[in-house]
Amino acid sequence: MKYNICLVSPDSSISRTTEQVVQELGDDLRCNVIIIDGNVKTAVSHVKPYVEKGIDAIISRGGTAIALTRAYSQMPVIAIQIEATDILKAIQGIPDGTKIGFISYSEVIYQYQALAELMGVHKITFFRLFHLGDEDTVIEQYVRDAWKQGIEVLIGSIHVREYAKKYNLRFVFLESGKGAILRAIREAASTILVRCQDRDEFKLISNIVDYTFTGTAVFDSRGRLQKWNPAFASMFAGESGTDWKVRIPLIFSSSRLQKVLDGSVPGGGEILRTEERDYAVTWQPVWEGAQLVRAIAFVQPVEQVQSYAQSIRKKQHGEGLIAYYTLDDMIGKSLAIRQVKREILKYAGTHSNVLITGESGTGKEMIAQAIHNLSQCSKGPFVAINCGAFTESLLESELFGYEEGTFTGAQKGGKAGVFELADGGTLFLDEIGDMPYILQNRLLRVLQEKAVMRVGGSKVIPVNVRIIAATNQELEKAIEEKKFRLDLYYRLDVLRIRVPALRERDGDISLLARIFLANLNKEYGRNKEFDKDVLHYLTTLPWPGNIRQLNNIVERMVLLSEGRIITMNDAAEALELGHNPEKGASKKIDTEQIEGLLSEGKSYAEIAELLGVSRSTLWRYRRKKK
Ligand SMILES: Nc1ncnc2c1ncn2[C@@H]1O[C@H](COP(=O)(O)OP(=O)(O)OP(=O)(O)O)[C@@H](O)[C@H]1O
Repeated sequence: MKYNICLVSPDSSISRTTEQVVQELGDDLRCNVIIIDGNVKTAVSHVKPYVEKGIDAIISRGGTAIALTRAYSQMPVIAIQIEATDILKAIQGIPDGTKIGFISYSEVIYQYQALAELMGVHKITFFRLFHLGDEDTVIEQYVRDAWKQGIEVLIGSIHVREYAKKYNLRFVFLESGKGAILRAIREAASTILVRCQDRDEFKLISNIVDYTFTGTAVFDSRGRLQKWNPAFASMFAGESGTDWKVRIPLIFSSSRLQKVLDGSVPGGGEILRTEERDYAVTWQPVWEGAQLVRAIAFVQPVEQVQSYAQSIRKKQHGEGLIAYYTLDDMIGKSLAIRQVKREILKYAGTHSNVLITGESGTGKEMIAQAIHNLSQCSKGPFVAINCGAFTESLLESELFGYEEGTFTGAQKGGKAGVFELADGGTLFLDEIGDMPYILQNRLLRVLQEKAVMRVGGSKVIPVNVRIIAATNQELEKAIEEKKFRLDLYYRLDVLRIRVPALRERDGDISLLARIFLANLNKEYGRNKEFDKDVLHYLTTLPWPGNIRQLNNIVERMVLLSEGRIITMNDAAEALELGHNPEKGASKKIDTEQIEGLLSEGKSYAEIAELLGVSRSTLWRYRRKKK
């Protein structure tokens, strides 16, 4: 891209020389040079239309350059310098012994005097310096002085010429040579380039600040708002008509701004409370040398920070913090399950803790997820933990997290517990009845104080978590036996859902079996159907493992049956393989079978799968065994 430079010429000789330079150098100049006439009095108005059209720099000389610099302070104005050769050229034709005077702008005279000194030329003996804005009478006065002192030739600026004529003095115009003009053009081009780079850099930085969602504001050393970005303005802009900037000193009066400015705190973060909302503010003092000159505030609404933190945690913990099930996933048309669904809808609208009771495999976790997904905190995390699946110390660190170095093998940097992970969402405490008594006390405190302290830590971390607890035990009995704290029970049992066992759900067994079959057909690419008798038979069984068990049996039938129709024989075979719900009904968990499978080398997870019981049931068995 070629730059546009306006050269304002106070004399036709400069215009001619410039034309020659432009012609001779052509494209090498890499800029368009527009030559216009103008002297100290006319240049500013002559240049104006070009400035408005958008030129990149102005070149002129002497007083005209000074006038243009003052008028267009935003624009680079380059002065053509007086060069040694220009001076030599001006005085070379003047015979020796002639008395020469020099009247011009101080800048021009100083340049000449410095050069004359260097060159050892002292032909000029009379000097008068004038300044921009001096009346013409001043110039005339100087010419008269020269005439009085017997000066014969005057060198000087263009408007000295008319007075020289008046006093019958010879006048020599100090022309600018090609070298001086070329150097001015080159200087203008490089100034433009640097300015463009500065401008681009400035634009880039402004873009970063303007487009960031973090409100950013600069306060001067006296705490006055100096600059801000649109995000900051939109955070604090009040109702229309009120000037939000007026409110800023009041809003920030409770902040650490003053302390940051007087150096008593080194910046850092704080929560700023306003009538409308809370903001997280991070302060950065700015030093110039030893002086603290301003403070920058980076402001974000607290909810925004929390939601970022949540989404980061979600990413860090993968899919684990998401509730998949919704109310629509809950199959069932029985009166009992319809009642449960009504309760879910009602409770989801509140933030109170919920206690879900029901046998193993009845869908307690599914209900907890459905409540979460219908609740106000559905965008927050859903974190589930099985309180029966850990030893006491492990459960403690899983629940509350721990600080680095708390115990051997502790993760570097410590670890967040499920309370922290569930912040802003729901924490599902499964098998709450199995929580060790000592931890119940700690859990109660967290629920009361809405804050958690990591194991080995001293920092209180506020948490906003809705608790949904579940149990398949009778907590009332556990309270009587002093295994469960009454105060914790009251904290958790604010709203209660009792999930009916599958055998209590009239009509649901065949509905669930058919839907499970359809899903499994899809999963395994089959096209199986139940014999009518099989469906009926399934409805007569007691199903101690409830829906989980029903699903497992149907899956086994799909895999074992050879024909398209699942017959009573297929059903019998599937039920024989340790899934017999009748056996399970009399004895919730078959210890012989477990021991048999363990001796075959099966893992607890595999045994749970094979027997159609939940893993926690097996964990309980394992603990009792120990
Ligand atoms: N109404 C329902 N419709 C369809 N599937 C269901 C329903 N209820 C539960 N399930 C399924 O049954 C299985 C067990 O459900 P869930 O884990 O929620 O039970 P739970 O009561 O929490 O069990 P446990 O007490 O053993 O932890 C899951 O695979 C779930 O998808």
